[in-house]
Amino acid sequence: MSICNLSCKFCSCVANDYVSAVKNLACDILELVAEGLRIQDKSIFSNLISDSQNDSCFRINHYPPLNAPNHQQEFNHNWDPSPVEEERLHISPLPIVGSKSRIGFGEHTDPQILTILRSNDVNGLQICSHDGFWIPVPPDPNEFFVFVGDSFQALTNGRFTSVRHRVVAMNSWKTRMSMMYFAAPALDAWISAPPQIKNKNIISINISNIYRPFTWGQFKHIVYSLRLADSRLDHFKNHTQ
Ligand SMILES: O=C(O)CCC(=O)C(=O)O
Ligand SMILES: [Fe+2]
Repeated sequence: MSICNLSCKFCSCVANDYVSAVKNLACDILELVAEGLRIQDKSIFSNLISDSQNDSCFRINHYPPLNAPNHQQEFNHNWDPSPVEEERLHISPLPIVGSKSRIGFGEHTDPQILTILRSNDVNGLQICSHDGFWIPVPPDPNEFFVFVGDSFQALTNGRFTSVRHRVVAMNSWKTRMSMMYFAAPALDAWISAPPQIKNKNIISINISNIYRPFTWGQFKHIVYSLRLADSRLDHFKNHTQ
């Protein structure tokens, strides 16, 4: 049965069930990380997203195929945002990468704590390696892909680093669909690495925090005032080191 034939109520139940399942998954991952970092309160990170005021969100992305002749119009329409839309998303016109592919979602890091992504079997997702190479992520509809977000980089004092990624439309006749759960804290929640991470000097940089404390609301404000590809966390770097 196509999803369009299902009643809206049923769709929203399915979406709510999915979101609550991936939220639990995100909490489990965050608790395992806290344990791994030997933080006594293993809920220290997961509490941020289980808070009733959490600002997490769920998005479904649809990337029309690049080559299907009947879809060329649709592609141009959907993938080339109007100047107004460009302004809103802080993106520049979509660049062409090579002769047979095109950027579908520009490079960026996710600002939240964690992203849980699931896609269909159509490729396009790429992550950026430390040395600046774009590495394709093979799609697998049976797997979850977990991205560390900027907020988690700050919460772990740089132990975990957010991953720069993008979506490139390949020479494909198939539509890529993906769905993301972005786990975020409440707007007034403070994002600051717990003392255990600072004092144990796990990272080689002295005792200090790499980032000054900020609220998720303050970070979100910066995120929306900059361009998609900018390194938004740099605005909160401590300059005292
Ligand atoms: O659609 C995808 O596969 C990734 C999209 C993405 O990175 C995002 O929505 O933040
Ligand atoms: Fe993303």
